[in-house]
Amino acid sequence: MSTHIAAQPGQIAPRILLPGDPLRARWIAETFLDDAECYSEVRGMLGFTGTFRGERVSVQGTGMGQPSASIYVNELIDEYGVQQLVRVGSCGALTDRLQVRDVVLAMAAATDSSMNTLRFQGYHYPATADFALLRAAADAAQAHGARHHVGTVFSSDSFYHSRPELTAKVVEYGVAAVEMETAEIYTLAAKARRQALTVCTVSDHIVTGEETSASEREQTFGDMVTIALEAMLATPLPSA
Ligand SMILES: O=P(O)(O)O[C@H]1O[C@H](CO)[C@@H](O)[C@H]1O
Ligand SMILES: O=c1cc[nH]c(=O)[nH]1
Repeated sequence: MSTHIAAQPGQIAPRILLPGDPLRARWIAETFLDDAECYSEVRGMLGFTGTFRGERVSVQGTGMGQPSASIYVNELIDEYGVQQLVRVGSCGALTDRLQVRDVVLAMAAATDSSMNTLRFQGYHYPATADFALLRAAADAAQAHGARHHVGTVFSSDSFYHSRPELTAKVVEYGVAAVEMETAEIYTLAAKARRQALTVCTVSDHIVTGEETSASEREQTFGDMVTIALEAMLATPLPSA
């Protein structure tokens, strides 16, 4: 096992979904995977492996924010050899081009996080999705007729912003939605030459104030999960 994940070597599949919420991990395993087995309950951050259309797939909760997600992604890459990482999260819409329950495919992630500030010492790193996964997800979203947008998200260290004018500044430059993990996941995957993508569902609208409930956030984001799973299976693994 690694420090924060109780799996034995080989128990985690090369393809993995990464919801922030561990209860969403359980819901995904129970709803979308066949023969799913829980491999870790450390700190309640549940992880499962099963199959989707005959291919092994895992799903691991990452917690909220880049420091927490970073712990899981580091261990999944370094100690379990995962190759394809697809975050399935909720996000807040920052523009009236998006509606609640729309799917957002994150082509890139801006961030206010000190994780990349410290890592790059003042250089501004472009955290970007894997193109093959992104294209496959756009194809899957189109095939399912899901309202979706390909664009840039803002991976913020804050859910409650003390300086909303700074978020308004990134919106001026086209950022469509806010969430809290993607920049770190894309950066770690790029360094390790792995494939990463974020597929988010708009859970609330910062402009209109519309929201979904906590149980909807946990359980009703099925389009996002189907799109993520189909994109993974349609994309050859980097090591293949
Ligand atoms: O729904 P998840 O995947 O947790 O993602 C979003 O929700 C949390 C905040 O409520 C943050 O983790 C944010 O990124
Ligand atoms: O507004 C929101 C919604 C989901 N996740 C966030 O980080 N912000």
